[in-house]
Amino acid sequence: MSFRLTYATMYNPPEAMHERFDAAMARVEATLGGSHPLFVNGADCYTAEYADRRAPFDSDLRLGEFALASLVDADEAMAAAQAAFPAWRATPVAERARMVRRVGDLMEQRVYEIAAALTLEVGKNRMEALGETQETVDFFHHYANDFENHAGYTNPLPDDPIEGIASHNASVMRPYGVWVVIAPFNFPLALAGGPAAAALVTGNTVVLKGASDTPWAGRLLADCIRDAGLPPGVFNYLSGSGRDIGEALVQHPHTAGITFTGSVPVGRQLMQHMVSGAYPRPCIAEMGGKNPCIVTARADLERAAAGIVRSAYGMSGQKCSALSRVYVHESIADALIERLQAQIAAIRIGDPRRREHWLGPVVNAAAYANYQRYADDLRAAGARVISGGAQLGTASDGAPALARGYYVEPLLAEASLTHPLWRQEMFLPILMLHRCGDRDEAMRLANDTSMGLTAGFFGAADEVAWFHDHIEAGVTYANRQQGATTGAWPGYQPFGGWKGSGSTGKAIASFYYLAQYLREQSRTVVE
Ligand SMILES: NC(=O)c1ccc[n+]([C@@H]2O[C@H](COP(=O)([O-])OP(=O)(O)OC[C@H]3O[C@@H](n4cnc5c(N)ncnc54)[C@H](O)[C@@H]3O)[C@@H](O)[C@H]2O)c1
Ligand SMILES: N[C@@H](CCC=O)C(=O)O
Repeated sequence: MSFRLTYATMYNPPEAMHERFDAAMARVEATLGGSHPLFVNGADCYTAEYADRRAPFDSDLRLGEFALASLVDADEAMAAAQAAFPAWRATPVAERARMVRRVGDLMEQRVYEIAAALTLEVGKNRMEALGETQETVDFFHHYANDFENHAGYTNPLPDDPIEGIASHNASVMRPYGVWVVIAPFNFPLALAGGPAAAALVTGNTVVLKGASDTPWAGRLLADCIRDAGLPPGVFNYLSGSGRDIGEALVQHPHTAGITFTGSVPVGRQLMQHMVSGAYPRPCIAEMGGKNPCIVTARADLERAAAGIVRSAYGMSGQKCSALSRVYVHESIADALIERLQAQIAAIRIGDPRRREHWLGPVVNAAAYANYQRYADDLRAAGARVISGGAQLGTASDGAPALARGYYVEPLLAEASLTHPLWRQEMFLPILMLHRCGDRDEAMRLANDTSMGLTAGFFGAADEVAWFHDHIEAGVTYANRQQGATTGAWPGYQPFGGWKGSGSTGKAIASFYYLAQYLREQSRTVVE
C-alpha cells in the first residue's frame, strides 16, 4: 500500500516528506516579516490596526504583521456575504462542488508551505502540521463528494393518493444564508476549512474568524479559496479578537448560522444567543474535552503506554481530543507507570521545525503560566508528580536554547479524586492517573464528567464490547497505540462530542454532517 498521511500513519513517513518539508520551511522563512491583510468581498482588505506576531518557540522570530479587523470590516464582510448569497445558492450543485474540490486541490499543491506556516505559527511538529493541512484538503474533497452523492439532498416523494388529481411532492434542502465560522487556535486551518467547506458546498456564504493567536492559517486558506475562483463575497476572512469581532459576528443581523469550535464557556454563550432573538438559528458548537482512558488488568501494556503518551502529550496536550485522565487496574498500575516513564523520558522537546523534536512549545504566555500554576496546585494538594512539572528554558534547568519559547515538561501525576483538575480541561501536557479496583469503577469515573468527546480503552478483545456499551463519548478507540484518544481523520473516524462537548450529536465528516447546514423545504405542487 502506498503511504497515505493521516494522524494514524504520521509516525512513520517516507523520507521524501521530510526533505520536502525542510525545503518548504526554508522558502517560507525567507519570506517572513510581511503584512497580512484580511480578505473581504474577493479582495485584500487593509485595515488600520495590525498585530505583530512571533513564533511560540522563539520570541526572536518575527512572523509578520497580521490585520486586526475593525467592527466596520466585520460589517463589510457580512454585507458582502449577504449580497453574494442569492447567486451562490443558485449555482448548480455540480459547479459548487467543483469549486470546493478545487480549493482542496490547490491546498494539496501547497501542502508543504502551508504546513511550514502552521509549525511557525502554532508550534506544532512537522507531522502534525502536514497532517492538519492534508486533513483540510480531505475535508474539501470529502464534503464536495458527499454533497454530490446525496444529490444535493433533493428527494422526490410519492404523489398524494388523491384520485383524479396530480399532486407532486418533494423534499428539498436549502441553505440558510450567511454562515459564520469561528475557529480555535490549535487547528486553525482544519477547523476553519472543514466547516467553511461544508457551508460553501451546501450553498451558504461564509465569514470566517480565526483565533487571535493564529491569524496566518486562515489567511492561507483564504488564498486557496480566492485562487480556486469562488465569486467575490462568497468567502470572507477576518482575524481579530473573539470578544470584539467574534461577538460582533455572532450578534450581526445577517448571521443565519454558526459553526463554532472552541472552549465550553464561549460555545455555550454562543448557543444561548442563537436560540434567543426573533427566532432560533442553528449553532454547531464543537467544544472541549476531558478525555479518559481505561486500562484493564488484561491490557497489552506496551501498546497502552504508546497510545497514552501520544494522546496525552502530542501537540503539548493542546487537542480537544487529548487524553487527560487514565484509570488503570491496580494490579498493573506500577507496570504501566514504569512504561509511561520510559516513554516520557524518550520524548524529544525543542524547536518544532527540526525533525527530531516531537514536542514543541505551548501556544502562548498564558498557557505557559497556567502550566506552572497547575503543576504547583497538584503538588500543593499532595499529588504524586511522577514526571515533569517544570517550565523549560528557565535559568536553572540547563536548557538555555529553550528560553525563548514556551516549553514545558510532559507531566504525569497521581492525584486524589477530589482534586478539581480531574474535571477541568487544562489544554496542556498534563495527565492524571488513578488506580481502580475493577473495570466498573474505572467506567464510572471515566463517565463522571460533563464532557464526552473522546475516550480510549486498553484491554482484552472480549472486553471491547463492554467498553463501547458503557462509555459516554462520541469518538472511541480500543487498543489503539497510534493514539489512545486522538487522531480522527475525515472518512475514517467521524469526530464529534457527546454531553457538554458538542451541541448536535452529529460528528464532523459524518454521514449526517452536511444536512446541518441546510433547512428542509417540503414542496407540494398540484397540476
Ligand atoms: N470539539 C472539537 O472539535 C474541538 C476542536 C478543537 C478545539 N476545541 C476546543 O477549543 C478550545 C481551545 O481553543 P481556543 O483556546 O481557541 O478556544 P476559545 O473558546 O478561547 O476560542 C475559540 C474561538 O472563539 C473566539 N471567541 C472567543 N470569545 C468569543 C466570543 N465571546 N464570541 C465569539 N467568538 C469568541 C476566539 O477568538 C477563537 O476564534 C479547547 O476547549 C478545545 O477543547 C474543540
Ligand atoms: N481531530 C483531532 C482533534 C481536533 C481537536 O483539537 C483528533 O482527532 O485528534
